[in-house]
Amino acid sequence: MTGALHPRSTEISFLLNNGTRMPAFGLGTANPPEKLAETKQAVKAAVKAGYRQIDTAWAYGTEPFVGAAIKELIEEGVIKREDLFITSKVWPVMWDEAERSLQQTLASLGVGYIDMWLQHWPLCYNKQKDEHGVCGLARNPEKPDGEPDYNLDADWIETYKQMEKIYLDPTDHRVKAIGVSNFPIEYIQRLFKECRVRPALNQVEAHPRLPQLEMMKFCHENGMLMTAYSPLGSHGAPNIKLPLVQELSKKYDSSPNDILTSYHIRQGNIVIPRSLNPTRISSNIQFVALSAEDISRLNDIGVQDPKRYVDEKWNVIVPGFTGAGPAL
Ligand SMILES: NC(=O)C1=CN([C@@H]2O[C@H](COP(=O)(O)OP(=O)(O)OC[C@H]3O[C@@H](n4cnc5c(N)ncnc54)[C@H](OP(=O)(O)O)[C@@H]3O)[C@@H](O)[C@H]2O)C=CC1
Ligand SMILES: O=C1O[C@H](CO)[C@@H](O)[C@@H]1O
Repeated sequence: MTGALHPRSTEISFLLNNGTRMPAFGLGTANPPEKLAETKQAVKAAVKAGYRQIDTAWAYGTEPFVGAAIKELIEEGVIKREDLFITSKVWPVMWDEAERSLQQTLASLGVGYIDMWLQHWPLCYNKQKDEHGVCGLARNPEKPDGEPDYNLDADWIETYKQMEKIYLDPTDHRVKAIGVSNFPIEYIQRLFKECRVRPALNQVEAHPRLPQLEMMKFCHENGMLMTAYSPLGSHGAPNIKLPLVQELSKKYDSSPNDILTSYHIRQGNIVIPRSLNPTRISSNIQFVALSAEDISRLNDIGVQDPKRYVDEKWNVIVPGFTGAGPAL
């Protein structure tokens, strides 16, 4: 069976726990620092190809370029603001300033609201000035000895509480849904006990080398979605070289990229591949109806031989991360 019999990945959406819908497939924008400005053409190519979800973050430095693309797309009559689903995130240096983070995000994007707002990581950093950082602050502050400059007196739950206060304010329409990212299960369980709003989703690294089966089950059993980041294995897209992915792309007459994104959608997860290449952006949107057996074979890769690609020295404070060094 080929994907041609099915809707495109860009046409599929899932229901959130607040009753709204989220496109299952979106464009990631955590682009390399030297290529931030290229984000604008990537977003324009994506939206023209049918993408309706854009994933960005306060910390990426890409929000102004996402915003510039949206402005032109609206001016050109390609879309209206309400046709798009925009996700942004609060970075741990802004752990106690969710309101300021939101204001900066909305100003950079040039929009009046975002559709999904995530707590990027469950950790708190101290603020250090850095003119080359994000909005004048070091993104990953370090102490003189080179260790991460965490604020160990702070509680990461403060960020979520500030976010839910904004979300719950009936006079405030700037955030349509809230959620989390890089949260272990036990941290989400703490949110269930101590907060009023159940996160709409948890955005985590997921792909055949890291299938996140336990997290997926937990999210789906608790009325949450899971978003898969780094579906291709991040920089250099190592997952496209996995022999089974190559085999399945031939079997389904598709591309390895489409196998790796359909793998998530088929399991009920959101997926947000990144590319700056307009040809890849517009061609890799075919949904492949992978069989249950092939999904299971893909999951087995990571069950047997797990690999986390986004595992940096500063995230070791979060259970499950090893701080193994920079992402590939
Ligand atoms: N919440 C969080 O903490 C995190 C969230 N994310 C989000 O998830 C998104 C996706 O994850 P990300 O880590 O960026 O990586 P992906 O797994 O999406 O891989 C992106 C890389 O794959 C390359 N690529 C794509 N297709 C091919 C191909 N056919 N052949 C060779 N290279 C290819 C791209 O290069 P090219 O541009 O040349 O196509 C790019 O360098 C991010 O952009 C971000 O929005 C990511 C990490 C952490
Ligand atoms: O969202 C994110 O992207 C980078 C890696 O690409 C990571 O540091 C952060 O969580």
